[in-house]
Amino acid sequence: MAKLQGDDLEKALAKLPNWVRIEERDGIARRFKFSNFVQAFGFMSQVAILAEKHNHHPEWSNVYSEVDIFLTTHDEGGLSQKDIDLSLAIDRLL
Ligand SMILES: C[C@H](O)[C@H](O)[C@H]1CNC2=NC(N)=NC(=O)C2=N1
Repeated sequence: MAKLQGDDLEKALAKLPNWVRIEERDGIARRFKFSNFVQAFGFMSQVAILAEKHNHHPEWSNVYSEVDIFLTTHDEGGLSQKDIDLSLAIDRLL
């Protein structure tokens, strides 16, 4: 799946107001805050299932009740529709 650029990229990002563009790594990121570790880990389990379904996998980290997710398409060296689809699906879990 090709890298998203120009207008296509702007339109896609407009649907993801809670994600920030990380220009240096051509990806998007979002921090998710929960009330405790169990909530955070439950969310990560749901994201793991989504990632497998989408065959697209996040770079992420967890510290106690917070989960940081970064998405880019390694195969394309940048943002693709796969990142947009997975981020929208992740947002829908909340
Ligand atoms: C072979 C396999 O389909 C690919 O390596 C997939 C798996 N998950 C992936 N996840 C992400 N984030 N980027 C990729 O390029 C990617 N490639």
